[in-house]
Amino acid sequence: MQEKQPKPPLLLLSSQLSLQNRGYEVTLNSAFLSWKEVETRQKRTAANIYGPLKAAGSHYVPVCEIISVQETEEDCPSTGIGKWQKVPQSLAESNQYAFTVSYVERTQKHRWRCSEVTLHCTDRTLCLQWVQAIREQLSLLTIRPKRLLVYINPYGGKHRGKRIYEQKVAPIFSRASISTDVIITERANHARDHLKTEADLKKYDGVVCVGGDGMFSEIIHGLISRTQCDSGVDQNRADETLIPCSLRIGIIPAGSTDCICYATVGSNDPVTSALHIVVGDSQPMDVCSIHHNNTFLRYSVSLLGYGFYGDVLTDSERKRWMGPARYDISGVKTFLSHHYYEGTISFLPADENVGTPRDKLQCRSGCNICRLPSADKQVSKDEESISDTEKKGVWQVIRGKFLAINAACMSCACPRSPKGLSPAAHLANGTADLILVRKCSRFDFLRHLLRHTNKDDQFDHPFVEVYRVRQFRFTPRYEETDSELELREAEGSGRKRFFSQICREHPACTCSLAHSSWNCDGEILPHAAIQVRVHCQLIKLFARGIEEQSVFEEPYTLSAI
Ligand SMILES: CCCCCCCCCCCCC/C=C/[C@@H](O)[C@H](COP(=O)(O)O)NC(C)=O
Ligand SMILES: Nc1ncnc2c1ncn2[C@@H]1O[C@H](COP(=O)(O)OP(=O)(O)O)[C@@H](O)[C@H]1O
Ligand SMILES: [Ca+2]
Repeated sequence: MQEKQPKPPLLLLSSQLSLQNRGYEVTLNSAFLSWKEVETRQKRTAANIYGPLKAAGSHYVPVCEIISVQETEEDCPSTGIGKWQKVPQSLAESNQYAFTVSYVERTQKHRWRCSEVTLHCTDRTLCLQWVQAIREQLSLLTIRPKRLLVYINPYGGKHRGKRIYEQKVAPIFSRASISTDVIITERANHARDHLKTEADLKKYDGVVCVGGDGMFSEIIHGLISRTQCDSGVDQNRADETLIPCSLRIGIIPAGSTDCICYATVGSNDPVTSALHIVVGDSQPMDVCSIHHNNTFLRYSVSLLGYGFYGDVLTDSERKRWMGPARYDISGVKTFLSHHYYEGTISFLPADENVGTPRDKLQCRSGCNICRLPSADKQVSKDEESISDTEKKGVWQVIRGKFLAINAACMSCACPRSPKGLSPAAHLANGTADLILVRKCSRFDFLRHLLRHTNKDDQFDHPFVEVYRVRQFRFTPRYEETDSELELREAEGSGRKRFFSQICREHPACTCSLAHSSWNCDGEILPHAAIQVRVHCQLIKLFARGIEEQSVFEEPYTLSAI
């Protein structure tokens, strides 16, 4: 969400202050704080001696990226340290009053840092005037959270959640005057149950989870269920329009994959995430609901994968003690086992106005596709953004033998796969990308998998299909009704029917009737036959989507030459 700012920005305060014993023209308007070095006679002379004249640097910090301002206590005035530049006597002696502004600084790979500038004033009244003026501007940013409920999974990833929070995040929250209630979880589903039934949510402006995708999943289950319960919406009905959650969620990455954080922020760096929370970012996000015969099973925001990713997860759960490396070991093992699964997928394709999975354009901060007028409304977004043709329900049906069936509600970019499972998927367009990988050779499957880690197109294989969908259903062959099977087996030979019969009675068999499980954001689902529906913008994160490269190439710190 954008802050409303008057145009042109209103000049609020302008003074000559000093920074590292040099004079600066410091200006605050309703949009920016800026400081620009004032050229001194000495500098001009020195520059003439030592080389070409370099004009002074200008720095601009948008007010919405200022974290805090405080009066700086200094015992004695700072002294000049410049080698050739003599500090004017008056500046050095009289600038013992100072204030420090902390602000967001962009570094490489979408990372943010907390930077500081300390400006010295000639008298205390001026110093306090500056502190007050900046604080007043910050108080107008009502989108910023003041009270947060924090859940820490001490066992996520490399078991560093608690330390990451205490050392890197809590100091930033405290500097930004954000108060927190912190709960360190004692068991799986502790955070979910607390949010669902106990937490006094009115007290908070947001919920923060410190952990991985599994922990985030707990938080959304708690929040979504609570919101539906409070509004009398029955989650078990697959056709219900769900009520969006009002509290924003912040993710401090401390898990194994951290794909939800990586795909919404562009990095899995705890400090960056903390700063996105402090500035009060807001990124809406689609959520899939998963049902089995009108019974609600789970919600998913990242990967919903049957076959390969389901099997990787099932195997990796036994290796939790290994930490994040478990996915690599189980990945290799599952790849070598090369199981395929037979079943039927039916899906409701989305209109092309929400993009296609083969688009070159990716979902980025301020994405136009996610901002389509129909997706703007606060309620019933999923219903209203569906066009007439989609409403008519032209379902497509695909039968086959698959190595993997994946649904990605967003790109699923993560450090392991920087462009993700579906690079063109959108965070908030009300659709998921359904990726079908048909039975192929081990060599071909390996080529497909490896393309997730480089720039090549992982969908550009004859055995891979990808569709942008609003809903889909899957039925594994062994669960298809007798009439469906009989119809299909009538098409095949009697011999095939005989073996199918045997396999159905021996589910451990590794042929086409073997079972897999769904990997739902890193949790194993108990059912193979599921129906899935995307709910447009059901939740909001303290994030802004991945910023375009140009945004973090120093747009505001202009070192003028
Ligand atoms: C043989 C070479 C294989 C390279 C394959 C690279 C493909 C990587 C695609 C990764 C997509 C990850 C989607 C994220 C899923 C998470 O929700 C889930 C749970 O993450 P968590 O453990 O909670 O952090 N992680 C996994 C691996 O299932
Ligand atoms: N205190 C706890 N003890 C054990 N398990 C927990 C605890 N808190 C959360 N969990 C569970 O741990 C699982 C993994 O958490 P997550 O933070 O996603 O780490 P990872 O990314 O390493 O899988 C989640 O399913 C979550 O429900
Ligand atoms: Ca989406």
